[in-house]
Amino acid sequence: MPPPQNLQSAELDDDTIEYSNTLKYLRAYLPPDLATPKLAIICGSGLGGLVNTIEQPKLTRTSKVEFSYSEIPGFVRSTVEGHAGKLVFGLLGVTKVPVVCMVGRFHVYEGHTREQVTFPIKIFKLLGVEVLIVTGAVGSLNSKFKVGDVVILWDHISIPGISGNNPLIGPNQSYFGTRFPSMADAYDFELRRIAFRAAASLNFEKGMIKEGTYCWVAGPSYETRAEARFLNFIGGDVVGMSTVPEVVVARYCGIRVLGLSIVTNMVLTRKPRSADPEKDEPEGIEVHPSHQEVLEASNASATMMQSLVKTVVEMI
Ligand SMILES: O=P(O)(O)O[C@H]1O[C@H](CO)[C@@H](O)[C@H]1O
Ligand SMILES: Nc1nc2[nH]cnc2c(=O)[nH]1
Repeated sequence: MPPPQNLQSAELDDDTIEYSNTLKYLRAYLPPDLATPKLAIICGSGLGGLVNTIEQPKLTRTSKVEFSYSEIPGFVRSTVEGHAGKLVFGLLGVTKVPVVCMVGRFHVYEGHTREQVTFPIKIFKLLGVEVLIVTGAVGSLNSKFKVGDVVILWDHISIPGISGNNPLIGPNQSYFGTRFPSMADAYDFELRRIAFRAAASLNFEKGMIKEGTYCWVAGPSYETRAEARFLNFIGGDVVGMSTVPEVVVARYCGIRVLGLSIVTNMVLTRKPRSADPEKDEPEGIEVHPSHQEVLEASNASATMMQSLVKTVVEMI
């Protein structure tokens, strides 16, 4: 059954009470012009500054547009540095598009279930969201990419997904989507084209905009060199511990997706130096990723990412 286009909370039955509670909670506070956002943005590691581009309307005494995850029914806590943990509604760009922004996301490595990680996407669908822009920090497996590049995602490889941890495992919720959704067009062509046009209109250096395939790994440990070689060999350009579960559930719900990743570090794919004294190999340059390095690199690109997302939204 195709996903209903204008799903209302009234259509949800008893086993979806969790969604109804969340919707009721948010709608009790949201001013009418922000209660049905058309676009959702997820801010990845160090990219929370994206929320600063969102304009907030004048509020009455009883309304609000900013919610801490800890107060929203059904939302879990964000425990990772660089993920503030709040949901913000507002207007974006000169065309004043009503948007909802997740400032910080959930990851399975935090101990959250696949359902908890992707719960906000289903709430977005119920609020009326049609387009999701998902951002994140990634390590590059592709030697042609460099730190600071923006990767417009054109595909993904879900390592947990294909090995039994697809976020859609469980009884199908037919009011959201079909049992066997296609992922052949997970990353919308028109939105990718708009992202290229937006980058050109902002005069970004051409070489810093790349297209690539995101490999989702569960984390939280970073890759061994052999894992990195494997991921590159099977077609991955970048690797990260998020994005894909949200994209899979968004596509399941019929939401169009644009994925933008920022390269924060290069992943070492070279084999380790042999310890065999007879080989006497020279030591190469060692690189050890750290979350600190990831945050520093994404912070350095935050302003550029903000103008890119804002321009994309204005062009949609
Ligand atoms: O994907 P986001 O959440 O932006 O962050 C990336 O950076 C963290 C690792 O440093 C992991 O969470 C990884 O997924
Ligand atoms: N798995 C993984 N996630 C990242 N997020 C940012 N950099 C990296 C990386 O090198 N590996």
